[in-house]
Amino acid sequence: MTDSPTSHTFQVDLRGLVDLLSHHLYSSPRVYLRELLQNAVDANTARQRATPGAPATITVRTGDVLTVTDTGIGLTEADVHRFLATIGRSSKRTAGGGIDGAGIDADRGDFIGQFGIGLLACFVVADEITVLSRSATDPAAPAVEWRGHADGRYTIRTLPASAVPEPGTTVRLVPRADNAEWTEPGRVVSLARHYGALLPYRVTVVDARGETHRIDETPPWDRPHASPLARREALTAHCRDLFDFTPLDTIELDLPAAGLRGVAYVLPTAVVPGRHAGHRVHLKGMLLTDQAPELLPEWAFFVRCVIDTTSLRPTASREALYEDGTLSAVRDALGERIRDWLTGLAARDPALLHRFIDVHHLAVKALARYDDELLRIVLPWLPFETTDGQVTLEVFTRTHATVLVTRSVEEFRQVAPIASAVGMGVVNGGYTYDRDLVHRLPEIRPGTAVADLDPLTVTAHLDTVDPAAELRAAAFLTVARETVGAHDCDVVLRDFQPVTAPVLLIDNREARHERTRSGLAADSDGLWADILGSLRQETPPAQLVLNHLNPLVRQAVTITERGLAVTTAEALYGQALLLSRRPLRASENALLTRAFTGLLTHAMHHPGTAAPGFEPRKDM
Ligand SMILES: Nc1ncnc2c1ncn2[C@@H]1O[C@H](COP(=O)(O)OP(=O)(O)OP(=O)(O)O)[C@@H](O)[C@H]1O
Repeated sequence: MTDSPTSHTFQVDLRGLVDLLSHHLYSSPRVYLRELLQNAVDANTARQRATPGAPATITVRTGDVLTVTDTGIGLTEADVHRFLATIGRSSKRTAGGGIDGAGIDADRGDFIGQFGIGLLACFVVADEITVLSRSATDPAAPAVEWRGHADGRYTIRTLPASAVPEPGTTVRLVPRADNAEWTEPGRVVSLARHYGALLPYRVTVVDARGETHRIDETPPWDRPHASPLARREALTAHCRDLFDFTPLDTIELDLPAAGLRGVAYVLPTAVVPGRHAGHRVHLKGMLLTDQAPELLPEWAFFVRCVIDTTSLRPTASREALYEDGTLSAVRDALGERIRDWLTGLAARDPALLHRFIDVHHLAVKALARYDDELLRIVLPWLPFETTDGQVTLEVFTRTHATVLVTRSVEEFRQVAPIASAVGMGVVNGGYTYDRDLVHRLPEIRPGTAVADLDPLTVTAHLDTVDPAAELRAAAFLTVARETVGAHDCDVVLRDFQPVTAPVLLIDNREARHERTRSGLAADSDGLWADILGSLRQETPPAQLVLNHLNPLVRQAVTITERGLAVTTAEALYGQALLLSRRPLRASENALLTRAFTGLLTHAMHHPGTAAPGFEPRKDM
């Protein structure tokens, strides 16, 4: 026979819980003041609902003890047992999360609190909390005093109603020495401003000398202004105060369905994409966080927002936004609003759009990739690096029927001088977003042709040299092909502009990958070599193009001495590698050293020659 199970109740070690909150949930002890203000606001809200027009103030007094007094709904003795003495129980929701008939009788939507743990934050700065309260719902009920200790003990006593002349609640803390900095009067004023500046009730902090500091202020977007210009100036000044920058423009945000008001300030300087500005989010007036990147879509990194909303939910730490469907809908709607501002700017204030794009073209390019409408509007202003310099596609397509675009910055660097000399129009597609955007150009401007630039097509634009000159250079070219061929690179002789460019390395990413693969395969054995071998691709080798118009090359191709021809071919290849500005492989570094040493040695053995060994043959 087995004993019937006995029922027990979990015990909670309050010290452990406070430790958990202070070290793992909240980012700083300072949140104690936010929790006290929040409870006072909720209590005032509840009383306003019951008795519109009743007093609704919050007073914080600093000194050896800290008190927060509200004129809110108050608590009866039963409420105290039910809500204050039970961790995790809140009068602002029922067990099911809905409306609680007792205590504060209202739906959660009006209140900031919901979790029933906020008061515990006070134990981070004090060992004892006293709550003295008189209920507004039952004026005849005695006043009640609850005294809670950080070790979990609490006492309750009732006092005659006259001991607390008006309904409302005063919470009293005796600051603990180790965290006294957070309750010091100056700090309390700044914390109250930080969290409570937009609260909907009058909030004052009275310091030990009796001086009063008014905390609440009307949100800047709710203040009346004489004219739109005055409003804009006031918002600009607000941005300077709050974020310490003068915005390029201000975008007012208003989403009635989400109970959201606020402003997005356009940053006056470029930001690194991905480094998101922290937005300031107030929930029913109370500051939730000043670091909420998740409020806006990623592309909107050129604005910084401050908003107040009734609809978003906080996480339990109350320091971040809870990611849910509402947040994602709000994010989309705010993104839409910012996009509208940008598309409207072209018609409203082209000069400002110009300034904006100067600073934020990267952000606009990111956005325009997904937005035809925007791309069509901003395209005339978007700058690209091209063979005609830094110009817009609009200007570029006036002179180039076909827009060629490179895959990388380094490809552009290699071909740009030659391409522009032969009249080809090339856009550097190596920067983030640029290649994608250039390829979308025909959708927006039908009739424009866009193609990726294959470096090998550049050679087609280079003039072949006179057959007699080719013949005279044949001996040198044979040696050069053997030497440079060891690096999977062919050598050709062409005439091209500019004359000052002796060499051009025609190379592309696929060819380079193939060289890396074959290099690895040659150094490996067994399975790995088989795998690399099976990846072999038929890619054209790189090409070293020697410019026969260049005086140095003209002399070089006449070299007959084999040793010097090898060194010269390596030196020319080395120079082409350096001009391509791509990272060099170990074998290429070795080649450069060898060529340099070879030329130096030759120069020392032939002192007095301007260009070592480059004595033109008599028959040239
Ligand atoms: N100033 C006050 N006036 C009236 N009731 C209060 C006051 N402060 C606290 N209470 C009561 O104590 C309960 C617990 O407060 P606590 O701050 O721990 O949690 P909460 O505000 O309900 O939720 P959250 O953890 O989200 O802040 C409240 O739900 C409320 O009933």
